[in-house]
Amino acid sequence: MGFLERCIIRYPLFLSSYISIFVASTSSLHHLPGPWYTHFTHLRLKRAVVTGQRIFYIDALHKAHGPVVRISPTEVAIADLEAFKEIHRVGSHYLKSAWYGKLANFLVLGVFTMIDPKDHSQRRKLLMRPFSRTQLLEHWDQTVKETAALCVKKIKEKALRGQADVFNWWMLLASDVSAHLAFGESFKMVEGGKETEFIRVLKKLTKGAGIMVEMPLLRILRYLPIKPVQETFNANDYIWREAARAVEFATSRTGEANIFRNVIEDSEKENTTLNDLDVRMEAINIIIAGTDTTGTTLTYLTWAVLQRPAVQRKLEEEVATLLYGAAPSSLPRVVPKGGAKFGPQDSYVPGGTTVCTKAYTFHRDPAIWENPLKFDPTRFLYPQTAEAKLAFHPFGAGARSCVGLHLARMELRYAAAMLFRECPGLRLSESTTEESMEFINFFLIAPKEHRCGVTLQGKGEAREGLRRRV
Ligand code: HEM
Repeated sequence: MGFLERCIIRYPLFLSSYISIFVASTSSLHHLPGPWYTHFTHLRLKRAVVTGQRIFYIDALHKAHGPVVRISPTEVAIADLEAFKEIHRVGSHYLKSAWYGKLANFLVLGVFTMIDPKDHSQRRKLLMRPFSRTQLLEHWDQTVKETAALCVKKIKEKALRGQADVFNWWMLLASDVSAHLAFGESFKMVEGGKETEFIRVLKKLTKGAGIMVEMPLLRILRYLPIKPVQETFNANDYIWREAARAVEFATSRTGEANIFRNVIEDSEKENTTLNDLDVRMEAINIIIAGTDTTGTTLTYLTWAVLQRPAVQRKLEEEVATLLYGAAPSSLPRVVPKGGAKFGPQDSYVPGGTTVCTKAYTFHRDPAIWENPLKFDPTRFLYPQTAEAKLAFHPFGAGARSCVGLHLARMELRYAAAMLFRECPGLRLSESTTEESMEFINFFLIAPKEHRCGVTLQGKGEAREGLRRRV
C-alpha cells in the first residue's frame, strides 16, 4: 500500500477514533455509566422512542447500569427514589425541559408547556379550581355519570351481539367528557359511536407532533399535498380555529357553561391574564391530556380484571392501576445551574442536563413493592410504606402533577363500577390476548393493536388460558 493510500484509508479511521475518544472523555456526562454509544449519539434512544419502546429500553439500561444512567450525550435517566423526590418536589428548581413546548407547538404556551414557575403557578391555580373534587361533584358529576352509563349500555349491546372493543368505547367516553368540560357541549361521540372530525384530526396531530419532536426534519412533510400527511404534520391551524368554540361558550352567557366561564371571571378578579388565545390553548390541553390517559387506563383496568374471574366477582370501588398507569414514561426536567448529585454513588450531573424519571421503573421495583408484577387489587387497601407512597405516582408529582386527577378518578370509578354491574359474565374475546395487549409507549401507553375486545356471548365459558397472572 502506497503512502497516499495509507493516508486515505488510515487517517480518516485514525481521525474518527481520535475524535470519538476525545468526545467521550471530555463530554460532561463521560463519568456516568451507560452504553458506549450514548457518549456520541441520540440515535439509539430516538429509535426506541419512535418505535414505542422508550420505557422498556431505558428500564433495561437501568438493570444493566444502575439507577443513574447516561441515555444520550445530553440526557440522564434516574431511577433513584431520593433523586425523584428532589426533582419533582413542590418548589423544585428542576424545570420542565423544552421538549414539552416542541410536543405541543401552538401559538401560546399553556399549563402543560409553561416553563417559567411564576407563569405556570398562576395558570395552574386558575385551572385547579374547576378540577377540584368539590367543584367537579357540584357541576360535572351528573354529566360524567350519564356519559359513563350510556357508554356501558353501548358496550353491553355490542358485547351481547358479538364483540365490543372497549379501547374504542373508553376513548370515546373520555373525549366526550373532556370536550364537554372544555367546550361546553358534548361531542356526542359515545351516542354516535364514532369520533368527530376534530378529535380524529387532533389525535393524528398529536401523533405527528410526537414524531417531529424526535425527527424535526420531518416537518418538511407538511408541504406534501396529501390529506392524511397534512393532518398528521400540519393540522395546527385547523385545531386552533376549532378551539375558538371554547371561547364562544365561555363568553356567550347563553347555553351550557364550560369550565372557562368561571375561570375567566376568577382571572379578572385576580388580575391575571387569560385571553382568548389562552382559553383556546387550555381547551386543547384538557382534551389531549384527558382523553388517551383515561381511555387507556380504563382499557387496562378492564383487561386486568377480566383475566381474573375471582377479582371480577369481588371488584370494589377502589381501582388499582399500579402496573397500567397510562403515563408511566420519562418526565424530562432540566438540572439547575451548579449541577446535582444523584444515586447511591453520588454521581454528579452538570447543570443544563436533561434528567428523566419514569413511573414505569419505580412501579416495578421489587425493592419497593412485594411481587411488583402481580396485579393485586387489594394492594392499596393496606397501609403503604413511606417508600411505596413516594414511589407511586401514576399522576406525576409536585407542582406539575396532573390537574385532571379528580376528573380521571371520577370517570374511572363510574365507568368501571357500571361496567361490572351491568355486564356480569363479561369476558375477553378470543382475539384479545397477552400479545395483543402488550403495550407500546410514546408519551403515553396503549395496547399495541389499539383494541381490547370483550364479549357477553356464550356467557359462563371460562377462558382458562387467560387466568394466569401478569
Ligand atoms: C388516568 C388518567 C390520567 C393520567 C394517568 C394522567 C397522568 C398525568 C401525568 C403523569 C402528568 C404529569 C406530566 C409531566 O410531569 O410531564 C399529568 C399532567 C397533566 N394532566 Fe393528567 N392524567 C390523567 C388524566 C387527566 C385528565 C382527565 C385531564 C383533564 C383535565 C388531565 C390534565 C392534565 C394537565 C393539564 C397536566 C399538566 C399539569 C401541569 O404541568 O401543571 N389529565 N397527567
